[in-house]
Amino acid sequence: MESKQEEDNNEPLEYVLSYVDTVLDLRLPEDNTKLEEGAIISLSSEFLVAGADTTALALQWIMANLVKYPRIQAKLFQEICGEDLQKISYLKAIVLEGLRRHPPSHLPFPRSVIREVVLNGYVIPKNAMVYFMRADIGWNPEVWEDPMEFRPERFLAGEVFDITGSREIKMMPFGAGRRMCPGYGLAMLHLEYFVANLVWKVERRAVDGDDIDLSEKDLEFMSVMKNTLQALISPRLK
Ligand code: HEM
Repeated sequence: MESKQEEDNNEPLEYVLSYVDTVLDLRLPEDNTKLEEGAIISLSSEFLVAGADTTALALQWIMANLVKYPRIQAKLFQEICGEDLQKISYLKAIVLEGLRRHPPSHLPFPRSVIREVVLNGYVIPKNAMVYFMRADIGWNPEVWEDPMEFRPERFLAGEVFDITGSREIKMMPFGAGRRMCPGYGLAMLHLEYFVANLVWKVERRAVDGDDIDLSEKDLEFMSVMKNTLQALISPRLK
């Protein structure tokens, strides 16, 4: 587990600081010692687990909605043709709507209260455990019109949506605050890249008679489709 800066033939490589390198260099603030191997392995595997299934599931839910709603898929295809990916606002809207409607990591993680507070008339005592219902926050009918509908257009009106919730929390697929997902920028980039390329290269249609079931499997750690997406694919001709 040592950082590798030169190839075997001693040709210098362009140095890229990897996550593992940062963990190897980390010093504990209490006594300035390095992390033990077990802690390094745990942090590294957490990084892989947290980043792989989440993004793959988000992609699957988004593609399922694009197959279910061919109008949205066609509109996205029109926008992708000849446009710079960074500029396509409908693509970003589709990814955000996918994360709002189907947040892959839907189970709440506990937080402990560091001082007594009163919230909506309820006393929350110090050291109590509180859970934020991450998915339900994005489905609040007082905030979102017809929240269970997949409607990317809702993200097109108004300002650029702040997914970090630093000003106002309307949904929190990546959590919020100081323990918010550190990979959210990478995840958004991956999702936009994959959704755009999958729609650009291939058209997907529902198998005859299948209206695409968007229900979830019960009691899963992540939000998993009850019936895996199946679609007919045809390459788009140039
Ligand atoms: C669509 C994709 C993703 C979703 C929906 C997602 C969601 C989340 C959520 C909800 C949390 C918990 C935040 C909290 O405790 O409040 C989290 C934590 C975390 N995520 Fe992600 N994540 C995604 C992708 C990624 C990627 C790509 C990486 C890394 C490459 C990553 C690394 C992590 C790590 C290391 C944590 C733990 C942070 C901590 O405990 O301080 N995630 N993620």
